[in-house]
Amino acid sequence: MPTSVPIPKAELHLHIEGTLEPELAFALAARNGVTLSHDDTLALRSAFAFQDLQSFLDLYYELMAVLRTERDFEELADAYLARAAAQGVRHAEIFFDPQAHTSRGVPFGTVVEGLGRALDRSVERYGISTRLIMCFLRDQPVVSALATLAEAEPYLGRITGVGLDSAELGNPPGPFREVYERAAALGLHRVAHAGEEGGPEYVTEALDALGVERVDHGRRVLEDPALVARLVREQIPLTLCPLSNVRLRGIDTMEQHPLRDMLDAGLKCTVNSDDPSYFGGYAQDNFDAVRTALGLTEDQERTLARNSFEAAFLEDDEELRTRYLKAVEAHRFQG
Ligand SMILES: Nc1ncnc2[nH]cnc12
Ligand SMILES: [Zn+2]
Repeated sequence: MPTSVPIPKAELHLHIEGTLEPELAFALAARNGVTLSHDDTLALRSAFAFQDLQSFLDLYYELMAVLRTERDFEELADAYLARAAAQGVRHAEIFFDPQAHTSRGVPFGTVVEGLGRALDRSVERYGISTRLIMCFLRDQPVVSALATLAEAEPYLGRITGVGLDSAELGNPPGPFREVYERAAALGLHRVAHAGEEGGPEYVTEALDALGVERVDHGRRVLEDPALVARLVREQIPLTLCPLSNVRLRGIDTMEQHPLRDMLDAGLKCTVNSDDPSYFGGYAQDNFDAVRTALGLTEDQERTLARNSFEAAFLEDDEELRTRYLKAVEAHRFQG
């Protein structure tokens, strides 16, 4: 928990299922009669030692079995919002993975209505405005993504955008072009995970084939100077997740994180927590980790916070964005 007042920030890369803390997982398992393969929270937490993205995803999908009812999703979102508020998050654009729930018999509506119950009270209760982004699983067939988008249509009032996540290597963005075209026609914003484990070519393909407005991760873009020039020219935001990158062994240590070089290159970087329960920290914990490891200046930290609100899908409430940006400029760093 940070000791000083955290800088106001937007969190733009956060999987709500990745906020499932072991204590809540066991409570929900007991309530829903689900047996987990770990004996207790301590054993579960000790399994949070990952080799790569896939080893994390295996546990992430397994633990979701405890989420069954609207109330479960509501409690999950409430728990995240309370933690995020304590870390200075003022606006959260929250990912969820509908196929990971509908494939095990939990209706799309249960997920969205349950999350929605918590999000509807979020401004009043936590001082956090929210948006919901539904992600397609890129390791599932494109027809499943198309069917999921069709299932979402009655709930589009609650959904701001679409994303693409799950196992990246061998699952490039290109085949999802039609899904994204349909999403765009429905008026949805478009983002995608790209360049998390894969190289810059995944980012280029997400821009070209999917028309994404933000890139989730893009950790390795510095390897491609032409791509960097394009991202800088078009000011396409990157939602980086530093603790995630270390925990999933994309990099060995935080000191090796390219964030500072990316900022120096003029890239519009933001810092986010991805799956905070699994990766050892929420939004401000990620800010603290990069500041300490990379020696970021206060100006750079303020730039990250400013970027997060500029990159947020807040075009329907520019007044709110302006208020958040003023709060960033007014923030005073302490000791
Ligand atoms: N970090 C991540 N990368 C890809 N898919 C995910 N789903 C949840 N977290 C993810
Ligand atoms: Zn992610």
